[in-house]
Amino acid sequence: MNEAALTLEGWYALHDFRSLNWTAWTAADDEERAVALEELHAFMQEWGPVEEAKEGSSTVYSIVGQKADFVMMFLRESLEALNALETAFNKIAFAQYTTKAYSYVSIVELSNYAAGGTAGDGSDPMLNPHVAARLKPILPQAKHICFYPMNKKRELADNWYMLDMDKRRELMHSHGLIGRGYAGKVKQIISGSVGFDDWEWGVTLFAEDALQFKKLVYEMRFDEVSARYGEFGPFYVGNLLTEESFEEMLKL
Ligand code: VOV
Repeated sequence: MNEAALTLEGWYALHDFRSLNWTAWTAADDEERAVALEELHAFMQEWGPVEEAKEGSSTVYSIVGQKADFVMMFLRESLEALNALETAFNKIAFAQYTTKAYSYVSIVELSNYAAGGTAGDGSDPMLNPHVAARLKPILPQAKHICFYPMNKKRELADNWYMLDMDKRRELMHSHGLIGRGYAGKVKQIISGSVGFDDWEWGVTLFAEDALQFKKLVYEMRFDEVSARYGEFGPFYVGNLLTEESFEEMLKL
């Protein structure tokens, strides 16, 4: 059998995409809307203490285009914690004015293609602060988010999983070099979803300048890992929502 890459896993991830039912929102009276906003506020207020306790991280972005209106991204210690969050959201009054648009379940992942990716010597990799920060990342309050799921191809001529480890490592090295050219411009969180969702990875990118998403993804398309082996799902792009800008978006 071919050698599998070793992976380290960190926080579980849920990308919860929702659409607003504007008809219901505009039909509600002022008091109903005020209750809904108050419950949304209380729901979001719980995110800070979780982050301070280093038990997860949360963020919310509006989505541009018709695929969804906003996405809540949650990182937590367990699938149970993610489940509890989506259920808690569904119970607040504000949820009655939303519909489910899309969701993605995965776990933040680091592979051993890059040197230092996994410890491999028996020591606890979480003791390495760089590894811990990658696997349990505090989500940046960057202006923009870009999310898409992807696979590595498994076709007869181009089968990523049939390449030997050295070849995959070489290809991933080239991938990493392109990525490093975007240091300080784009932050990536790669989460593995084999066995969890319909694609093999979730790619979440954060940037202050949304144009850098296009530059990075385009440049990677010419790199062999993406050009030959990458298969991509739908792209979602959006803008950071603070509690204030979220309320502003909902104001009639
Ligand atoms: C923003 C920059 C950036 C940087 C620096 C970067 C670097 C790296 C390194 C060093 C490594 C390997 C070690 C690890 O970390 O696991 C990876 C791993 C991975 N990547 Fe990446 N990637 C970036 C960005 C980046 C993008 C934009 C994409 C989407 C591809 C595209 O064409 O749209 C991507 C995908 C992935 C995936 C799916 C994996 C896992 C592949 C696997 O087979 O296991 N990635 N990536």
